[in-house]
Amino acid sequence: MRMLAIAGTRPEAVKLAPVVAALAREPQVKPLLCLTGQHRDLIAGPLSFFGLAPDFDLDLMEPGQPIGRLLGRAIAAIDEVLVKARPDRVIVQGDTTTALAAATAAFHRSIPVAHVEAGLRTYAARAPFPEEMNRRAIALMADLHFAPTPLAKAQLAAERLNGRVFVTGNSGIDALFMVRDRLAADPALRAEAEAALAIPPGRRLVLVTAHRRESLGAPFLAICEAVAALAKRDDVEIVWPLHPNPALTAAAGEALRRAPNVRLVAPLDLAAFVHAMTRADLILTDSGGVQEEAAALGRPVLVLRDTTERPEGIAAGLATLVGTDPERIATAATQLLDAPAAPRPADIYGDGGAARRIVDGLMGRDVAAFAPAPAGREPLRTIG
Ligand SMILES: CC(=O)N[C@H]1[C@@H](OP(=O)(O)OP(=O)(O)OC[C@H]2O[C@@H](n3ccc(=O)[nH]c3=O)[C@H](O)[C@@H]2O)O[C@H](CO)[C@@H](O)[C@@H]1O
Repeated sequence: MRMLAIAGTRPEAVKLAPVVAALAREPQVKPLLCLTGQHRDLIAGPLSFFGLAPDFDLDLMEPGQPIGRLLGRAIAAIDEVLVKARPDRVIVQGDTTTALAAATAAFHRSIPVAHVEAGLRTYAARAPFPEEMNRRAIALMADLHFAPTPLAKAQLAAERLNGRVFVTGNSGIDALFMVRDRLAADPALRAEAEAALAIPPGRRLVLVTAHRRESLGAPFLAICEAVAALAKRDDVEIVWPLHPNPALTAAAGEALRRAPNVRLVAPLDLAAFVHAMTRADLILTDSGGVQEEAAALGRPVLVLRDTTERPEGIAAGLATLVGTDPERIATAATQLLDAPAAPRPADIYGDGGAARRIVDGLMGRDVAAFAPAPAGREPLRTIG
């Protein structure tokens, strides 16, 4: 059986890697991997970390390319791959333009589509943009829906979709645990990750990521303003790996150039970023994956958005939705920094067994559903 996984961005590579690796252990399956090149520079690291290499590499990114043009070119290019690769099934992950293009191309060739991380919703068509529309459209074309949580399954059930729904946990948590275990077992890798952070002794680490398309412009400047206000504390070191979007780098550079304890850095490789999250006293983010990973590591998170498709972390008290108002962000950050709590890792998004469940579902075997445990298991051993 030929199964073709299609990925374009860093989070898709991270979340599909455990699935492709688990598929490769199935004797009757030939796993194939196609990259569209949507985040070409960011995807190479996670793929090599998991020992994966693409069978097809489409290199579709053009500087400043409007998203609709990327979508059109990706559908056409993926259609050619489908003709060459003759897959029995296509696997897409999440909600990117690549995932929508791949599902659309496969659907129109009548090739069955499996959707990993199905059922996440904000029910706000433009938040996140265009991801909310992408994931809803993919759901209409898929016949296997791998929902990470019971809530995601319930949301899919309400949409009366075709096909079968399985609750698997998020495969991103499988990847996170693999990276965490590798860091724990490899002192040199850990030392390298710590050196990349270079936190002055006695300072607490605040880790920031922000790149959502709907935050570009005024909301992004407001986030910078909040970070500048937080940087007035002399007990924090703020590390902000910036997405390589020239508009973001220029705006953050301008707004934060006078704050000596704010370091705007290039995206960290996955091991360094996981190490940073493990060690962070506070995480500010608008990323989806980082919300999940922070919950699994028990690190406090402020979500820099007005809405989230991951309400489980908010309900468990592990994350707080603060929007992009600078005062609200700075106040919430101050509260968390002034009253530090012990790490509270929670298996709400996954337990590390998602890839196994997804492969069971792909192979037509019974799937033992993921049942999230509430927050509060024993803290993880601190790394480093
Ligand atoms: C809000 C939203 O719609 N987000 C979607 C977006 O991802 P998402 O918002 O998660 O994308 P990001 O670009 O933030 O990537 C997160 C991943 O990159 C890693 N990382 C981050 C910073 C860094 O410097 N180095 C590094 O390795 C993190 O550990 C994490 O694994 O596409 C994903 C894939 O379809 C979906 O699951 C998400 O729903």
